[in-house]
Amino acid sequence: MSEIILKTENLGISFGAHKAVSNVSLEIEKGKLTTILGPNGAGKTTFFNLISGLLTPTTGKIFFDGTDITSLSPTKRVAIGVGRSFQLTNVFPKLTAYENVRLAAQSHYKVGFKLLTNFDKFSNVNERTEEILERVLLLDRKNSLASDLTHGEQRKLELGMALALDPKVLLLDEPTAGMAIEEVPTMIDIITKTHALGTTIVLIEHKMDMVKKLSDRLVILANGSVLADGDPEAVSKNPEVLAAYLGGGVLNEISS
Ligand SMILES: Nc1ncnc2c1ncn2[C@@H]1O[C@H](COP(=O)(O)OP(=O)(O)OP(=O)(O)O)[C@@H](O)[C@H]1O
Repeated sequence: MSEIILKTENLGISFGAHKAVSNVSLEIEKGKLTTILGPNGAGKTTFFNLISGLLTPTTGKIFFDGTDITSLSPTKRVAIGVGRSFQLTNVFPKLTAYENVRLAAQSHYKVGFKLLTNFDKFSNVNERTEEILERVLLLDRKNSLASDLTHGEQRKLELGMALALDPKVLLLDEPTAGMAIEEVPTMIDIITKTHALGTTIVLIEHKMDMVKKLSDRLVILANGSVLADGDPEAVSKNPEVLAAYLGGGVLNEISS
């Protein structure tokens, strides 16, 4: 049994009478890529919001590396290694690609405004920024304003900003959503390389071919609860899972 880096215990949240996430108990193994799939409104993004601390659970607990982080602020969660990229792009449009990543790297190295007294750290930050831009295939676009990047490049930049914080667990919410089809393979490549470098990844994704190619494990959420969990190939053929998708009109997508 491998080491568990992230664990939820009976995690749940209600919005009024609606249980968006209900009693989710999951153990995420270190170094693995786990994909969460589910129909629209299943609670996937809400689950990520609970893990990253943007929402406070109504029930249950969250453990990171064995420590209860349920009451920790989102900023502290990032500092201990819970990284996140969002479904919608979250970059600073008036800064260059380089400046966006450098800001994230600066906060990781805790370089504040006293750059001159932190000269060694400052050169580390610059090196780290270049290295991250290379990893997300944006080195040749480093001087472009984020607002001038394509949507796909902005998603890569956002991933770069999350990587600059050196996360131990990276939560990726539909990283290829809205991307031009020809940009998808490069994003898959970046995720594959990040995983190969040892980062634990939890991915929300709808593209079934991508899910099967990348994932060590597939978890299906439906109506806020775990419906199936296990080997991606087996889970995608599970009759209960196929039935859950009948109403969502994506049966062909999941069984292909
Ligand atoms: N802040 C909120 N207040 C009220 N209801 C919410 C809130 N956030 C989410 N919900 C509801 O909780 C349910 C789960 O939403 P969530 O966005 O987590 O689903 P999802 O699985 O990520 O869906 P999608 O694939 O469409 O992104 C939905 O019914 C949604 O309307």
